[in-house]
Amino acid sequence: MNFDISMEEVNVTYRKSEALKDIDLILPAAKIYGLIGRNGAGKSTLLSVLASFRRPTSGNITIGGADPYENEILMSHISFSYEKDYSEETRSIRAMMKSTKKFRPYFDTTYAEELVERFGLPAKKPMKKLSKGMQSIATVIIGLASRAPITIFDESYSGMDAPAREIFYEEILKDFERHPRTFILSTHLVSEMDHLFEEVIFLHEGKVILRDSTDHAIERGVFVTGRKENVHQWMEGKHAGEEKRYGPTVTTFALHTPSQEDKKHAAQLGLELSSASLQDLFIHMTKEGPSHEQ
Ligand SMILES: Nc1ncnc2c1ncn2[C@@H]1O[C@H](COP(=O)(O)OP(=O)(O)OP(=O)(O)O)[C@@H](O)[C@H]1O
Repeated sequence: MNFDISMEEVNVTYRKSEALKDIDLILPAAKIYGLIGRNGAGKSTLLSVLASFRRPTSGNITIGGADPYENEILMSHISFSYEKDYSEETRSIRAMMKSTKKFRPYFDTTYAEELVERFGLPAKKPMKKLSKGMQSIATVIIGLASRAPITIFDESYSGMDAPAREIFYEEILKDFERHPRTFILSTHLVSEMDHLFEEVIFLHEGKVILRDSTDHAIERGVFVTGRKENVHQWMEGKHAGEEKRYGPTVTTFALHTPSQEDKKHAAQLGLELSSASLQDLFIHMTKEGPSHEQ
């Protein structure tokens, strides 16, 4: 089976609000994708249409060329983990593992038990009696051990503490190596997760404003430091971010990939160019309206 994902002109409208606007995305299988956006950007909406939890208002979604909506075989190959309400859940994680195994063809109980041990999760306690963070851990254990060819995590890990999130990131990378599959992780914890992503998608106000490999994406921005007038001269015609002053020196973010010519010019003006991180790029591209679309 082929698990390449294709979205064509996908729109989702809730009453009057447009949550997704003309989304065109092709996501080849077996990569780790980061879906990055601010609160309300549309991440959960995009993931829920991908996981066939809802139909788009218009547009097409196909997985391996087939419509996933109400497609039982395809659905059993897509795992969607999100922050669930377990306040009524009397089963333990062990009981949940047993029932998940029935509809997840690749569910690996041995791996799930290993994860329970590694995260230190009480395996016999009813889910409703676990702390919020522990409930999040249970959700990600089921998501990881399902080994679904398309595995989606919608910020299901945001309630976990930092050491637990670190284990989760390590497990994603380790298990991806053993069993390559498509992972899509939504987040705004960019700096802590950027090392996981092979490809990134920035979603802003319902639109995709960037889709690139992580390595290429970070080349789209640069910090320039030097004397104010020289920085301003170099920045002419480039999209500038916030300027920070340190005495006579300023540092400005430029949403710009410096060419050889730009680098030469910077050297002539005594300016220092330094790399930006994915988080810098995210902050600068999503600060204002979606005017930097590319
Ligand atoms: N069920 C709903 N009914 C009406 N509007 C909704 C509904 N779900 C989401 N929205 C709206 O759609 C937009 C996108 O919301 P969505 O939850 O997809 O964003 P998000 O990027 O996942 O946000 P967050 O990071 O805060 O969880 C928001 O403006 C939100 O208010």
